[in-house]
Amino acid sequence: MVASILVGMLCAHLLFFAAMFLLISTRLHGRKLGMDFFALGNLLLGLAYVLQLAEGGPAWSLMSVVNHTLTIASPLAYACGAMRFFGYGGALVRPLTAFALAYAAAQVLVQWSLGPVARYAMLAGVSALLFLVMGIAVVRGARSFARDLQREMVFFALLIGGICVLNALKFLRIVDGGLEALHMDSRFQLVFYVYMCSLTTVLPPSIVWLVLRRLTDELRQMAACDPMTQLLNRRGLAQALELHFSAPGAAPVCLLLIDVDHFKRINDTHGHHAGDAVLCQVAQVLRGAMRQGDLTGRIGGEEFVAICSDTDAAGTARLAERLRAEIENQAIEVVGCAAVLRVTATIGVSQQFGSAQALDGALQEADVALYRGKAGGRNRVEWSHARSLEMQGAAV
Ligand SMILES: Nc1nc2c(ncn2[C@@H]2O[C@H](COP(=O)(O)OP(=O)(O)OP(=O)(O)O)[C@@H](O)[C@H]2O)c(=O)[nH]1
Repeated sequence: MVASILVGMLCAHLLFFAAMFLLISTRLHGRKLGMDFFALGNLLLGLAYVLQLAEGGPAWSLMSVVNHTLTIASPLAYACGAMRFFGYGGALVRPLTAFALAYAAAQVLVQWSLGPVARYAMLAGVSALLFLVMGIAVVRGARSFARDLQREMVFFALLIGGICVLNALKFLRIVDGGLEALHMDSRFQLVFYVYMCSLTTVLPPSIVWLVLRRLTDELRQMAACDPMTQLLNRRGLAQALELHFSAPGAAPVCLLLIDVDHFKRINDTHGHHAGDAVLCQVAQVLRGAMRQGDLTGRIGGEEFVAICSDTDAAGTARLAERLRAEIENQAIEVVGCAAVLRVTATIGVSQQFGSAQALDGALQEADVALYRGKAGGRNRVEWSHARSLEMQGAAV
């Protein structure tokens, strides 16, 4: 009786959350983050438990074959959901269906050749194996594709580990004691159902949390990035600087303001799309030229920022000159343009500064220097401060 109530609760949990996952997946418009497969996993397992309630106990029937097949297919559906969540875009429905059909056929074979005990032992054994593989994948994922979700992965690994151990124990009990071990009201089965009930209570909000985290991370990323060049925008630069200076003993930084010369002409002569291509190419040059840990951003139409840390005056001078020269040497091909485009840039360099709050001041300094560079003929590097001559000297 207790077992039946627990299994009834399990069914209700699984089917309600299947509906909720499905609803969430339809709201995610195209990118479902695996929620459709999580819904499928819940639905399959929920239906399997409905069939188990209807059957009452171990039996050889079509219903039982379907029950076992659904039970085995559900963890695979969850695994497919996880793969989708982490960005795997390949086909999943066909392999899942093929595995389910193969498992149904295997059941018939095992039942006829080895008998019912072997078929039930196979269910527990294959389940334990599947959960073992999933647990290993989750642990490995915490160190690779899911490095940003390490704590969550450890939590999932523990939950999966529990169900793996219970299925392995169930396998041993069936091998040892036959189908008696599956009596719904036995102490082991009660523990099994209580664990499953806990799992179905804890897992859905955890999955929703993962989706929420992924979406908020993406939003934060979008709010900090320029959509065209994927460089940081002004907000992103400020945040990245705050992070840099929050580290103890963080090195001071120097800011380079890079402005493409006569950019308006490119737009006016070749069209806006050519202008966009030029901006993307300049962004590419910045990305390639800066060291890891330096910051690159686009803060206006044709205005870029590069922030380098841990570099002395001579190093900053060499970097600025290298950027200027690389931009000048780019041959930019644009779809619909017969000729390749060439551009130059003027660069204004700020003084070193040591806090995120000094960003605005550094931008103003670099802007003044940049203005001087434009007035002086463009395609040059100008320093904002009195030591400019000293730094220029270091550059050559
Ligand atoms: N294609 C494209 N053009 C942009 C974008 N944002 C701003 N612009 C254009 O960039 C041009 C900037 O022109 P100006 O500020 O006069 O600068 P400039 O022509 O580079 O002149 P100097 O800086 O003095 O050398 C304007 O025509 C803007 O319309 C963008 O995202 N894409």
